[in-house]
Amino acid sequence: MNDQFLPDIAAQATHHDLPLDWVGMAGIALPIRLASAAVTASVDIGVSLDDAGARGIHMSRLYLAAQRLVHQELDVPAVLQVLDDCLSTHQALSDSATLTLRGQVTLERPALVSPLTGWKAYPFELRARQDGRGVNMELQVEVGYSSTCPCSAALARQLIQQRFAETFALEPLDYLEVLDWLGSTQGIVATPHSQRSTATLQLRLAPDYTELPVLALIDSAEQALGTPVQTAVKRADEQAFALANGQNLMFCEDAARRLHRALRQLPQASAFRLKVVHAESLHAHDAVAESYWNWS
Ligand SMILES: Nc1nc2c(ncn2[C@@H]2O[C@H](COP(=O)(O)OP(=O)(O)OP(=O)(O)O)[C@@H](O)[C@H]2O)c(=O)[nH]1
Repeated sequence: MNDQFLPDIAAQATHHDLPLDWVGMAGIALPIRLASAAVTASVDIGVSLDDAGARGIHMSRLYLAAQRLVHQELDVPAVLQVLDDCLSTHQALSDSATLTLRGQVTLERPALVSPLTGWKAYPFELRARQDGRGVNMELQVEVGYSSTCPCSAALARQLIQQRFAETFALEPLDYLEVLDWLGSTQGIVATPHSQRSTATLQLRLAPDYTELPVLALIDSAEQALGTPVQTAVKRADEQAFALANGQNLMFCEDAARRLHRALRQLPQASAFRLKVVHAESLHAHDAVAESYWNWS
């Protein structure tokens, strides 16, 4: 049937006479590429409805604008084009457009010692907005890591020292006996607690960059943290991880400060906020720290 015979409710006027801040669609499934990897993103796309008397926006035009991204590498020009399409197809109706994509980018990561590699998923979110003041784009990535409590490590070391004093105080030290003792659970009587932890990093993108700095952000965060969670692990990798953790004790405050310094080095960031959550095994609640730079 010809479109002109179909009722077009959105084109009607409304007697409510009230503009709306955001109207659009949430949760559109879209196959895209990010950091050269295939990703199924969940997309929210919308515009403001500034014409107070218009009944509705044109959902199909927004949907078609988002389709531009299918199977394409997600970058700044592609996102700007979608926002432009949203506004140009809603002239006289809308002054602002927003696009949000969420998903997980899956990257191949090497083991610490063995020649194995494995895959690690990093949740991301890209939020973009265009209005009369210009464009604002924010990239958020989550990075998982291990944190070992420095206080717990010190308390464990003290217990080991005490046990050593109790065991060997009265006898001359015998090298082999001490070596054997060190390799036993009677010797190393206590271990510090570690936790799987998450850093959520939110960058406001500086102008003049076309690529989304997904890899740069993840790599600099993992380097700063020192003990990212692993993928494929043989015993040699696990031992290397134990050593790395033992040499990398951190409170959530330490992790937040390290990340703050690392993100300050990224030229693609004009502002950022970060949050670390240490899902403590000592207690049933989390230890959390946040840090902002230039954020408003
Ligand atoms: N505005 C609006 N549209 C909705 C809603 N729920 C479903 N739709 C439907 O979204 C479909 C697409 O809307 P439009 O983009 O205006 O479709 P169209 O009139 O064929 O397309 P154009 O000719 O480009 O305007 C319509 O069939 C609407 O009924 C809603 O809550 N608001």
